[in-house]
Amino acid sequence: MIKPPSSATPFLTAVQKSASIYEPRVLHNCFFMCPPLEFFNSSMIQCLSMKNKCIYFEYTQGGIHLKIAMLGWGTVARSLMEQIEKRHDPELQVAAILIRKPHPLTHPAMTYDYAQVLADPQIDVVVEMISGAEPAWDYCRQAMEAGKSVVTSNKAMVSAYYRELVNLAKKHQVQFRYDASVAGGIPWLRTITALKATDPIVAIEGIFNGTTNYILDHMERDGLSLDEGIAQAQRLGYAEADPRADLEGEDLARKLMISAGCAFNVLLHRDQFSAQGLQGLTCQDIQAFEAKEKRCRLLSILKKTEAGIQARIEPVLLPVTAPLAQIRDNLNAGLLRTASLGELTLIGQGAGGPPTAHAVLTDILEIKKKSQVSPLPLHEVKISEAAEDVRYYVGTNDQTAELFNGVTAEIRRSEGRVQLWTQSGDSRDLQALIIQARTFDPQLFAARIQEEEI
Ligand SMILES: NC(=O)C1=CN([C@@H]2O[C@H](COP(=O)(O)OP(=O)(O)OC[C@H]3O[C@@H](n4cnc5c(N)ncnc54)[C@H](OP(=O)(O)O)[C@@H]3O)[C@@H](O)[C@H]2O)C=CC1
Ligand SMILES: N[C@@H](CC=O)C(=O)O
Repeated sequence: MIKPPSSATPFLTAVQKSASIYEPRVLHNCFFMCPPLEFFNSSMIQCLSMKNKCIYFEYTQGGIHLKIAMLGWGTVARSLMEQIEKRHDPELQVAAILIRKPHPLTHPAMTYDYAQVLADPQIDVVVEMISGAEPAWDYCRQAMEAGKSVVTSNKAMVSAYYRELVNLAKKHQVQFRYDASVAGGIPWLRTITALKATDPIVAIEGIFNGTTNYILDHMERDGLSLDEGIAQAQRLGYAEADPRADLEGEDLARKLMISAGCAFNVLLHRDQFSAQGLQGLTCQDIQAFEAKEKRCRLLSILKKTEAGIQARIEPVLLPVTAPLAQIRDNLNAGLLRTASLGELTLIGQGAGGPPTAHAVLTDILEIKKKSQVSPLPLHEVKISEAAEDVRYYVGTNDQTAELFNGVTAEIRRSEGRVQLWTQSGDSRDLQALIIQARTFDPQLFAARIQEEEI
């Protein structure tokens, strides 16, 4: 004979508490005879036991507050999955993981079929973590058209389709969140958005590529070559699928365009500013910097001026004591200058699976909390043509060095490499000369010399 529980009140309280969280459907209700969990063959089962009574709950869809689909199964996506699993949050479910062939379907949620993801009305958010602007843009567009919010870490896609993404989100009344697309785990765009609500941003400056910072730091500290540095950054999950994007400054260009949109509400086009990277940098160049008590960092600069926006990306030689010269490994350092707050610097891991997944998860949880984002109007922008007085370091071959004869202040030779330090001159003229010289020597490396500490 089945007996009722000896004390019904606490048991019912526990059931109600559980129900308020999970809205469970009672799957099996029994006294004394408790089937093993494997009996139900599902991970979405919870057993609530009280004295001699057991109830098995199956979490119904109504109880899961957010169902997501992940696109991609690379460094960031796998870290995201680990972080979601560690949370044991029954309200957040990964309902689909889109992968491409020939990867085998190794997780029950994996699929090759994006149409199935789009057609599932239970999926609220598409979390896009694949490489390259295409087909990511198509996937995100279709997701928003199907009424799903989009979270992405893909800066190639955001920078290429920024305005379209913002407009689509507005049109379909869904959320578009992309905090992970700049500065990895640092809450960079989130901070810009919060600050600018009360205090206009006037300048952004700093280190925003973990791969190249890791390479520079380890060329200095361990004497690695550029190629060895790239290989290590790839192994650590910092580099892009095509690491030339990191090395040649394109990844930084994408991040600058996104930061400009977020900070200044402007649509910065790629042909409006120059981006130089680390191509051609050698161990002899690093030794020449050390001899002058300088360290090289790849800096992004974005400033609002009366003459328009100043935007550039280039290697800069900083005094060894400068704060940005202390930034090691894959760290990023983003400096924000606002009208009344002055300067604020955020330093943290700018690349790698765990920090980037952390930023993606934060965006997902914001959507789950139902916090809203205001649509971002993006206006066309005028670029400042103003010149500055600057000096450059140039590492090149003998023949190409001759092009700099009229502007060279100091010249040395090391193992077949000419190392020259220019006189101070008009930035536009020196930059044009460097671009011309690079057509003769693709292995030429140039860096602006920063006289004061930043
Ligand atoms: N790693 C990092 O530190 C950071 C990365 N990001 C960005 O996040 C995104 C993911 O980066 P990460 O995980 O490192 O990159 P990975 O190269 O490790 O992974 C990319 C994933 O995208 C998949 N993919 C690529 N093209 C397609 C396609 N056409 N259809 C379906 N899947 C595709 C790849 O599949 P396959 O294995 O078959 O090639 C792979 O699973 C990128 O956009 C990157 O720029 C942003 C901030 C930091
Ligand atoms: N390849 C990028 C990854 C993060 O954005 C970097 O190294 O910064």
